[in-house]
Amino acid sequence: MSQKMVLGIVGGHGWMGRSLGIALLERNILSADQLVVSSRSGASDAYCNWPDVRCVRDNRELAALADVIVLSVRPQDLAGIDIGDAGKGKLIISLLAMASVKQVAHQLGSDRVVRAMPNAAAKIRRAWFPWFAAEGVNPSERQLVQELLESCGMARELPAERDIDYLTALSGAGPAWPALLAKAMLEHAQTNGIPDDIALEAVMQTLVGGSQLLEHLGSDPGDMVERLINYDGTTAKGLSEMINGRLSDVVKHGLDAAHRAACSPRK
Ligand SMILES: NC(=O)C1=CN([C@@H]2O[C@H](COP(=O)(O)OP(=O)(O)OC[C@H]3O[C@@H](n4cnc5c(N)ncnc54)[C@H](OP(=O)(O)O)[C@@H]3O)[C@@H](O)[C@H]2O)C=CC1
Ligand SMILES: O=C(O)[C@@H]1CCC=N1
Repeated sequence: MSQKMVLGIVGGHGWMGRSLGIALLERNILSADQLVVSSRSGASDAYCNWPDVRCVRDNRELAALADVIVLSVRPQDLAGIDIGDAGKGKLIISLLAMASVKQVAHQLGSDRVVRAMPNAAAKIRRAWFPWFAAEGVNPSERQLVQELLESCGMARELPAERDIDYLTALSGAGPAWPALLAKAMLEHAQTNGIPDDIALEAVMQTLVGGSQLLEHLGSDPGDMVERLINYDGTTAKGLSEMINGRLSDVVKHGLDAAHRAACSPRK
């Protein structure tokens, strides 16, 4: 990474902003003096290990210091973002759900906009971080975006903006889906008299181990389902009941609702 490049994160103390900022620092992709973060309420202790990180309240000051600006406020706060003339024309990387390239470009005064979609696993650098770049973003800037976002896990450029809207539901919200499954499994184990600590350990190790096995196999998850149905043991009984109960439809309806929400305010 260029020693001269300064990154500004608007909302850099928040959940996603700090996950990205800290990943970039811990991975030595940026040095502390290359990072500026803003929030309305002032500095938090997020960057206390890096005293050279500049924390500001004024986004126009951030924009004047930064070469590249990450926007990491909640969607409802977009309308209040003012980066002034200093930010005009700069490369903007928006992490916002429900805000189109057009809306971000209009609010920030730059048509060099990338939309990227993290997820909560960015905190442990296991996010899957898809992104879409508007036409005005050149190849070297696209490479820079890929390098910055990879600090949080795996990043991938997408061919169409509508894919970001869809993936906001699938992967952006994604850590919530196994959390809901884990909650249901935990409640079931507790109802069956398993002590809380053992139930939690069992659920977590099963979901983590099962996911890692799928990743390791690299095959269609449906193959594993079919294999276990064909095995015709206890798993097959459970799978059949869940399939007949239309678990797949319930999941798809949930993803549809999240997708509609991700698209709804777009202009
Ligand atoms: N959390 C998640 O799992 C995911 C979030 N996203 C997207 O990431 C974005 C950020 O979400 P998240 O990190 O969860 O939100 P948070 O609420 O945790 O963080 C937002 C931050 O923005 C700051 N902020 C708000 N307005 C301003 C302003 N005008 N100037 C400077 N800072 C400001 C807030 O601080 P203060 O109030 O002090 O100003 C806060 O620290 C959202 O748009 C969301 O859609 C995408 C995928 C997953
Ligand atoms: O729930 C949300 O709106 C944010 C965006 C995607 C995931 N979390």
